[in-house]
Amino acid sequence: MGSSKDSRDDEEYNLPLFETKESKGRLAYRLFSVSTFICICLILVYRARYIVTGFADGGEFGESGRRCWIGLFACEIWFTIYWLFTQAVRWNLVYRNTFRHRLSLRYEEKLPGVDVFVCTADPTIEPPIMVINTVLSVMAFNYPSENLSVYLSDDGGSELTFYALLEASHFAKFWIPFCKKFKVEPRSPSACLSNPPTAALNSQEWSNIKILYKEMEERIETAMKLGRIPEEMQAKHKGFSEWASVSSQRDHQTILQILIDSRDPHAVDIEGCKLPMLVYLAREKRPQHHHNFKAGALNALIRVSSEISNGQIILTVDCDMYSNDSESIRDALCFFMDEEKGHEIAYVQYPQMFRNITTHDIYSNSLCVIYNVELRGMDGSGGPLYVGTGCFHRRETLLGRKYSKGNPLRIDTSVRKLREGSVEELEDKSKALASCTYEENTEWGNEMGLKYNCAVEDVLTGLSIKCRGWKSVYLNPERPGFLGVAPSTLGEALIQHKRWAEGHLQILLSKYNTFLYGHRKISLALQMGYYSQDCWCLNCFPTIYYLLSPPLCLLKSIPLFPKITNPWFQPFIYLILTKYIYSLVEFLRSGGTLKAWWNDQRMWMFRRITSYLLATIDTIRKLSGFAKSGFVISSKFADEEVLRMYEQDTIEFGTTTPIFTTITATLALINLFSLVGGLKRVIVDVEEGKVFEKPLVLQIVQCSLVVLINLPVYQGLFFRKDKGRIPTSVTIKSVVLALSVCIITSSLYL
Ligand SMILES: O=c1ccn([C@@H]2O[C@H](COP(=O)(O)OP(=O)(O)O[C@H]3O[C@H](CO)[C@@H](O)[C@H](O)[C@H]3O)[C@@H](O)[C@H]2O)c(=O)[nH]1
Ligand SMILES: [Mn+2]
Repeated sequence: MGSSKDSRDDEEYNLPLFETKESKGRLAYRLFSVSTFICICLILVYRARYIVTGFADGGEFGESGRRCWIGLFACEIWFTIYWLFTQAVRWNLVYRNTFRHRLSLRYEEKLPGVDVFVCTADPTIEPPIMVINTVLSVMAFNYPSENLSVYLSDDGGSELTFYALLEASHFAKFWIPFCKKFKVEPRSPSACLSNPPTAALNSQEWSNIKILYKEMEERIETAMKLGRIPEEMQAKHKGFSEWASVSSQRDHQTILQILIDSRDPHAVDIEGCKLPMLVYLAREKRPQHHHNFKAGALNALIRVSSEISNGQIILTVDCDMYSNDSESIRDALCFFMDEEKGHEIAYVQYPQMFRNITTHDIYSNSLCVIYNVELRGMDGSGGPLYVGTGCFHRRETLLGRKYSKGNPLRIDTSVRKLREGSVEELEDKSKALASCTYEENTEWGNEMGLKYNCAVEDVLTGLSIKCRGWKSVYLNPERPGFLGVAPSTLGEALIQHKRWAEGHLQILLSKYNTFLYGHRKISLALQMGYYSQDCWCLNCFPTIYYLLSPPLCLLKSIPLFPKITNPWFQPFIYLILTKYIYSLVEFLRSGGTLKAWWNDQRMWMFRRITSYLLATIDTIRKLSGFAKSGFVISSKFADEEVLRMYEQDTIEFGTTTPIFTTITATLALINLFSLVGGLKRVIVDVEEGKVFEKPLVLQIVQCSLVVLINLPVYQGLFFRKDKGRIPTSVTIKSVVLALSVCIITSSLYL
């Protein structure tokens, strides 16, 4: 038996650490895609022809009709181009799989140092108890503690967060051995302990650790309520004295505290095993220095960690994203340490998944199609985006190193892992690296580290890494690797998208425009893939046009589409049917429900007409120097009423910025009024026996669909009584606006 095991091990020794599979049904998809393209071309031909002749099959459509046709033609040309980008991320999907046992067979004794960066920025909307749950989950990775270091960057510079981390450093002594002994998952205490204990667990130990956790939670909550740290606590750690000289969150010196020094022989858990390094950092902030938000925080961490642990692999997570699978580091290493392909991989990205998604995902937070289809597609053509969280990087590529075939980058575990010197020496030395002035006249934020001046610093950084010749890998295993918190109100969901869309538009308008910057550096398919997100904002105008022109033309009986008996009708109907059927199938296969798909369609419409429109306006204002960039941090905390509504999948309009609801409601009402007006005309026509004279069928169908998808909006406007309804002032404004638009257009040119 022994020998057969040995020979099996020998065989395993030569096998790769990961595999890549192509998706099934690729050919079928490509054929479908080509058929769609043919129909799109036919539609463009139809449009161009009739614009020239001025005749549609209902007769002449007149000068105002021609203008609408030209507008529609322009939109359709744009949608065609955009459609091509969306094909680039569907053409070549790949699936990745890792072989952890091979990794441990070959490298268990030679595992590299891994530094985990957790970012937080505000103790009120990112509660410290949540932050330390994330920290504890990554401290409990199934990975040798002497190779693991955890850094918390606190841009809130908060004593409360520091205190919570100090508590976590004590609790870790119980938590880590508990996790390892019973192999519990997930290793965020709050998530783990809220489940009932499994049979394998010793119930006594379970309740003991639960009591310990609850006590800690209570102490932290008390401090939160007080808004400061009780004196007797303060006496327990020298770190608190730093806050004596902190004047505000925006104005303070660097605070750096090594809470667990893993080199210290006394830094052990209750079983006597080593603990991972744990470091708190609040980088220096001064009002006259721009701090560059999360990118600035990560760059400070890169430098500070290089002084302390210098792990070759860096994992970045947002403070709400706890590790849901303690094997994730090992999975990521299967890529970096693969003998054949590992040397060209710069980062391994996990999907961003959330623990608070409701069954029908009312705000379409899960982005399941992006994560189950589009990123796999990008992986097939060079690598997924870096999305900021749940991503493993090589330190050196993050620092700006170029890929070179002749000088392959291998994980070298012989490099010294932990620096020498006393804690105080280390702290002092590293502090200087996190000062406001350190980056002056350096390449930091540009050629080194995370890039600045972009609202999606992560996406831009990932792009530039790939343009330096590297590949990236997308890993979406059965068990989610990380779980975060998604926005729980409409307003937050739309504002988050506004920030993302703004960032992508910035990329589009900068020298990093993927077609220029990526030319000859990354594949054309990947360039197009980036464009499918970079062009989000540009979709707002054609979408708004498409939501205005057909209904208003319906009101005026101007035909925009062919009638059913016309052969040109066929490409239209083929496209409409297959588009929706395909999108539904894709959504269901990505794990969504039918209702969630319907909600997803609504949210994309909302995003396009509000988030993207305002993002475009703001970007223009910033480019022309009228406004400054900001970073609206998404709240990870909601009050009970809001949570209740969220859990019932009811849209919360009440707290949404009025401009968002006004636009949404006005467009919804215009479609409603036009549908009513249009149907009235049809009825009159039927009575006069001439129903088929005007080919308005498709316009009526489109209007009805828009009305249907907006049902929750009408409800919020007129029927709801709760706090989440649309405020009366917005209702009045949008009714007046919508009515005026309808009345003006139908009285003009008649
Ligand atoms: O000045 C700042 C602002 C934010 N953050 C942190 O950045 C993270 C992301 O912020 P969040 O408000 O949660 O934004 P999201 O839209 O949820 O973040 C997504 O989009 C961002 C880019 O816009 C990426 O950086 C994130 O990783 C990605 O999860 C959080 O941990 C924050 O604490 C800072 O450290 N400093
Ligand atoms: Mn977030």
